[in-house]
Amino acid sequence: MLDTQSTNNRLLRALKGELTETPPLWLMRQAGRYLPEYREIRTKVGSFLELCGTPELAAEVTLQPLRRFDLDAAIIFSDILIVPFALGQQVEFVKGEGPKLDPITDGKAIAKLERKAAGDTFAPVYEALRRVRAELDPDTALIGFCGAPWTVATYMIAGGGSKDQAEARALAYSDPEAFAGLIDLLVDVSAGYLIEQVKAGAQVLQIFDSWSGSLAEDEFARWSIGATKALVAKVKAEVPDVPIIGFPKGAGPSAIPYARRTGIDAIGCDTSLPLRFIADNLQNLMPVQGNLDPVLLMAGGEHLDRRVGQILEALGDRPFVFNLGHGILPQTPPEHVSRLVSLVRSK
Ligand SMILES: Cc1c2[nH]c(c1CCC(=O)O)Cc1[nH]c(c(CCC(=O)O)c1C)Cc1[nH]c(c(CCC(=O)O)c1C)Cc1[nH]c(c(C)c1CCC(=O)O)C2
Repeated sequence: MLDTQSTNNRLLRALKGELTETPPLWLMRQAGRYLPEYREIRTKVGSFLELCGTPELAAEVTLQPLRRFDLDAAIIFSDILIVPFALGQQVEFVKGEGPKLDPITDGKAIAKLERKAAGDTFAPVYEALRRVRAELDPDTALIGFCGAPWTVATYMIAGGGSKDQAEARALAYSDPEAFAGLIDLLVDVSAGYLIEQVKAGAQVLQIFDSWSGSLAEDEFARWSIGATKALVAKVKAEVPDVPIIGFPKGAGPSAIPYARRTGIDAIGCDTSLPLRFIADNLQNLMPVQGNLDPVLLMAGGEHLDRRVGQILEALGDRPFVFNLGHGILPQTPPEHVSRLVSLVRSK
């Protein structure tokens, strides 16, 4: 494990509550299809999962955005759906259609998931982390991640992306016991996965709860906040000093109890959260991260310049991590990312 205290990394400092001279900057999905050098590597392997499972290539793709842009962190190249894959579920990424899984529709299918350690599937991710850490500038942080149990469960149950996550919400209502069994399993496996990522070199962790926004109030409390709290507690018991960023996309005002109760160190804010709301209700609790519209980064121009200024103005005087409000879009011109970096750096 790395001694995170000794680095001078802006991201680590901001996540510990320090105000940095300029805010740290990284971008969700910063490695990927908007970069021609990624598309080039992508042609060398048959499938996306094969790319994630080949440490040399996964490490290379992780480092690509750092070679182009002055970013404060690398995020390991993998996917949140590696966890269901490790549990023995069939997972495929179909070009142009997104992920396809063999759907889990009832308690019987949940009970069949492999509860034994999923080490073999995760091993290449750990190896990629070690390779990236060895090559990365000491002042650049390395981020590990996983999906939140709720968000991963939505894909497992619907068999892919879904509208309003209705299948998973329905199962949670109709068979809460079986659904809780799936969530508990995901908490356990994801905790082990995050802890091992830290041992392999990750210095910061992010938990992506991309679909927390589809849950009603009580269900949000149980499946988003409750499951994340359990996951964070397990990770903190082993690696207490590693900061954890929670990203409850679409949570709206429920981001406040999420920040208060999950045990996370910083909160990722999606594009829909007003800057005033973030400053008054979240940044008073912990460092915040966000929330430029990825569509605006794709569009570029004066509007981009203006909005970056507004975000820095509203959030830049307290611990803050500049990021998008969701992942970068494949159609984004790389020059717009360069422009964004120079705007944030010249603050
Ligand atoms: C919901 C979710 C997924 N994956 C992820 C989330 C949470 C964040 C979010 O809400 O966007 C997280 C993720 N996925 C990927 C990363 C890599 C690291 C990085 O951020 O650079 C990360 C952090 C690579 C990827 N994951 C995927 C790609 C594209 C695969 C390809 O190259 O063909 C990449 C680069 C595939 C993927 N993976 C997923 C979907 C829905 C898709 C298909 C849609 C798409 O293609 O963007 C599930």
